[in-house]
Amino acid sequence: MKVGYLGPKSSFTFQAASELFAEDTLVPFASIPLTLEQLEAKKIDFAVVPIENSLEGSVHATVDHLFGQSSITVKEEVILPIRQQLLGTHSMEQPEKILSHPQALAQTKQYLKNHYPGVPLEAVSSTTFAAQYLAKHSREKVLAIASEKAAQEYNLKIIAADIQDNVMNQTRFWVLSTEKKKKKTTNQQNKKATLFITLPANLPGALHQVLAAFAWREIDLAKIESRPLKTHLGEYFFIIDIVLNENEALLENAITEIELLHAKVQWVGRYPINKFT
Ligand SMILES: O=C(O)C(=O)C[C@]1(C(=O)O)C=C[C@@H](O)C=C1
Repeated sequence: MKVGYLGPKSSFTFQAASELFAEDTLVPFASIPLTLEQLEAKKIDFAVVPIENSLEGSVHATVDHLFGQSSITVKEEVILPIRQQLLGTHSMEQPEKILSHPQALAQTKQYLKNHYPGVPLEAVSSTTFAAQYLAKHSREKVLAIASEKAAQEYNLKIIAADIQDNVMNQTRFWVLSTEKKKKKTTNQQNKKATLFITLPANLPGALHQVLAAFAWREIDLAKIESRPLKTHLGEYFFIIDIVLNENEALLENAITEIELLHAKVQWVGRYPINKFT
């Protein structure tokens, strides 16, 4: 079995993947689209990618790749606490730049503004790539923001620990596969489903009618968010997360009702939640 993930080794996505899969099955890829393309081409059995951070919101590369496709579904969700560390090969007064993944730079905005005002921030493909860069260019006056695991892996100093702007910083990751069968899960308590819904054009009250289909059946929504359809300005689809309990038959009826309103429903997955602290 092969499990692709947004690498390199020791990235936060690696840590999420290691919670569910043996380390010798894990294969790193350089970007989210590349990881998902490998899954679509059936070169790997599962893909693990980030989907949402509690400070920065949805990971658009993942959402946008999944929208409109029908071959991939979500099998599991992993929620991890995200603790960002400022790393260096040596301490320095004024670094020339600070490298990290855009999500990590955004999660530490306040800290960077207070401690390193005016230092250029450079976005790279993952937090671990930033750590790896430091290890390979130890003479440069550059710092990186990455995990404690990356610091250990590349033998870097933690110059400042836990610099994320909020102690509750968490990221949701999805385990995806091309396997269509609905997975029977033993964890019946803690399950969600995700739908992408595109409303019929120019129908006043369409969103209200879609939400009403869930509301009167007492189906609990965990999230609703809009993303641009990338057609015209002002056209969107909606990401809807649903808390599942004994309501699964009711959910199927709600989807039928929504489709009768001529809204398009994409079933992204039905999955258990694995939360780590
Ligand atoms: O750069 C990494 O280590 C990743 O796994 C990517 C990623 C992300 O894209 O959200 C994962 C978790 C954190 O929110 C920060 C970065």
